[in-house]
Amino acid sequence: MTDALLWLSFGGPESPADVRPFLENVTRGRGVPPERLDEVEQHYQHFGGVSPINRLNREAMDAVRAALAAAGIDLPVYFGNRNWHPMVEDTVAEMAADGVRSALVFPTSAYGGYSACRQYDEDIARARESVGDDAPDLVKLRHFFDHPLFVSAFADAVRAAAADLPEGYRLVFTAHSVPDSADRAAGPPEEGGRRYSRQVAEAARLVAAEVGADGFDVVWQSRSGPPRIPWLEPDVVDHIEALHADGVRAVLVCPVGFVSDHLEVVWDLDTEAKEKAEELGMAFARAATPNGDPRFAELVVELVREHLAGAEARKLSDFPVGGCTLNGAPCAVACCEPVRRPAPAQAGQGRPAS
Ligand SMILES: CC1=C(CCC(=O)O)c2cc3nc(cc4[nH]c(cc5[nH]c(cc1n2)c(C)c5CCC(=O)O)c(CCC(=O)O)c4C)C(CCC(=O)O)=C3C
Ligand SMILES: [Fe+2]
Repeated sequence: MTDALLWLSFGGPESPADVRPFLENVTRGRGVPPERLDEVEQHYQHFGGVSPINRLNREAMDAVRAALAAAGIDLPVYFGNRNWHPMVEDTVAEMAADGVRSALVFPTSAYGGYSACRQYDEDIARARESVGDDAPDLVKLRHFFDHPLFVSAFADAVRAAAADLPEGYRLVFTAHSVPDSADRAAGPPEEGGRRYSRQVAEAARLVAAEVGADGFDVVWQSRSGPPRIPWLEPDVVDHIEALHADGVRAVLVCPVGFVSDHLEVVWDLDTEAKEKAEELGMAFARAATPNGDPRFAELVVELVREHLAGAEARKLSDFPVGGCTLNGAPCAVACCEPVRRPAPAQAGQGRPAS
């Protein structure tokens, strides 16, 4: 019996006064230098202290409610976040009070890895523990980076963005960088198929194949943490410089690592990467994220149906199906063990503005 769907996301500030406490929630115990937090705070304050992420999630949830109703699936949809209100602990308490005994959980990340998957498992476990004996069973839905609806929404977005560019543009996929050590720890040790960086590269390959691109690159963005810790590289802004040096004059950036135009997209890509391209005299376009595409709601309904009907997973890659677990259990034994966090950096070691 499934009584509800829980939409589980990252969360973001909705007023200037929310920004610092939000950032402190995100980075607690993670060794992110205070200089980096000051810099990121400015990105949020640049947009009036409001991240678009909660609004975009609410819009997507409304589309999912309509799509569920159209499919004849009667499930209320609840909204909970890891880092900002509505907090998942409060939402799960509300679900318990409403009599929900068992719910599916849609995490707003398509991928495996610690930050994109296991940390959402931790959120589920923490929320259930805070609610206690009445907490509903929570079944997290699977990774969907290789779902045909996810891939085709991005492929159409790339085609639309290409209309603004001259011939010969370079197609560049981006996703949030993570520490190399976290990426290596993703997935059971005996198989690399749940590794975040490999899944991102596979999603990029599938989108590029669908648009018939000649070539493409996979790069990373929004690096955090102390500079002495290695993270996935190259950074998108450095990569645009390297492309320019190679004679490329137009770039199409596709944020395949994200599902909505939240702050890391509107700041790191639409502001920083775009400014770098303009400074170099390169044409720049950014593909839309799938949040606003009707296929995104359909995708969620399909994942729900897969579960309710025990239907086979529709997927384009031959990577193993991952991410679907009960009550915050990890995907598999030793999958995405949280890596030991480095001690906080010394003052003055913060990385310069990126
Ligand atoms: C893999 C990944 C995703 C994709 C999967 C998913 O979508 O879940 C993602 C999404 C997001 N990341 C976001 C925001 C932030 N991420 C930070 C910091 C970090 N992200 C990391 C990874 C990821 N992050 C990591 C390894 C850190 C270092 C700290 C740590 O080890 O945990 C920080 C701290 C400041 C800084 O940037 O240093 C902020 C503010 C927002 C919301 C934006 C908005 O408000 O609109 C979203 C959707
Ligand atoms: Fe992040």
